[in-house]
Amino acid sequence: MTSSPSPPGYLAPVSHHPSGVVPRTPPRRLAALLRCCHPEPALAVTVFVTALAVAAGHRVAGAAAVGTAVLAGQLSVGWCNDAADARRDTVCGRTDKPVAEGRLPARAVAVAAWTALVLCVPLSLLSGPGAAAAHLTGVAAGWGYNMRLKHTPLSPLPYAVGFASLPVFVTLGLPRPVWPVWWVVAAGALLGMGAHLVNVLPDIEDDLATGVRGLPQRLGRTACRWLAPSVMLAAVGVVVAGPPGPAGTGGLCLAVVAGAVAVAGTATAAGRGSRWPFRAAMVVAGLAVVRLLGSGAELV
Ligand SMILES: CC(C)=CCC/C(C)=C/CC/C(C)=C/COP(=O)(O)OP(=O)(O)O
Repeated sequence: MTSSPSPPGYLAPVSHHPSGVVPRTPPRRLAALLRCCHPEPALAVTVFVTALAVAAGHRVAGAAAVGTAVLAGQLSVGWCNDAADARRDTVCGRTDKPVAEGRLPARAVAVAAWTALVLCVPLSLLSGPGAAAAHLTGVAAGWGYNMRLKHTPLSPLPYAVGFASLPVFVTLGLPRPVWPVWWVVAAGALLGMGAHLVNVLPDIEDDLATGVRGLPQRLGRTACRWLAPSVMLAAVGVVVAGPPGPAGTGGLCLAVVAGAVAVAGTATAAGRGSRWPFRAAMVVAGLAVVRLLGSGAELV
């Protein structure tokens, strides 16, 4: 077992699994590759941001450009993460990581990450240079997390930057580019930090054993179980209270439901290996986006 936070395992040319077993059939390798991209959050982020783009006033082509750029960015960050973590995931015997199971060489995942990153640049530029700069800053933050910052107390920072960049990408990409209102950006940053806390929860012991010491690992499981729903709730509070005028019954109901889901996700099902905190966080993020969709015209 190694306690070194680096170097990234993506440089290795073959599978890290002791057996070195790599399936030869292309469909199986493709399925394994897709599992490496963190498909659940990648899909959720893409759907949420595309919906936000429609609510903010993008036409079909504009929303499609936003959606494909976000998908490319999320794929690149997700694959980069599994490539960089290959050695540690193998040491921990992670059964949810195809590279650690010997189903795919780390190098293939690294190539996919770089390919998606390269594609992300022109796809982001379809929304204009300012919007592209915002989105690529967020994607760079994700790579920064994977390569270095996840080992430091600053680990929530790239999540905050990455998720805050998304509404900026959407509104700077409008036919008449404009900055989003502050509370949408703040909500994005809070949702990102909440996502970080719930994503780390299931593997906190494995992370500590392999020398990964980001902020959640330093705080410990118990603190994260309470901090995660608090941060997610703060995000919902911002989207409910942010728009001018009273929140209304709908807003208050949404806040109550989101609060119940966020607390249930970590308070009752946060055992080792549980994915429920993360799924609960995605439901909370979805509710926040639903609220944002209702205030589409007020995003700018
Ligand atoms: C534009 C935008 C939204 C950018 C994203 C910002 C960002 C920091 C993303 C991190 C994504 C990721 C794959 C985390 C896995 O973390 P992990 O290695 O701690 O978890 P794991 O063990 O489950 O792979």
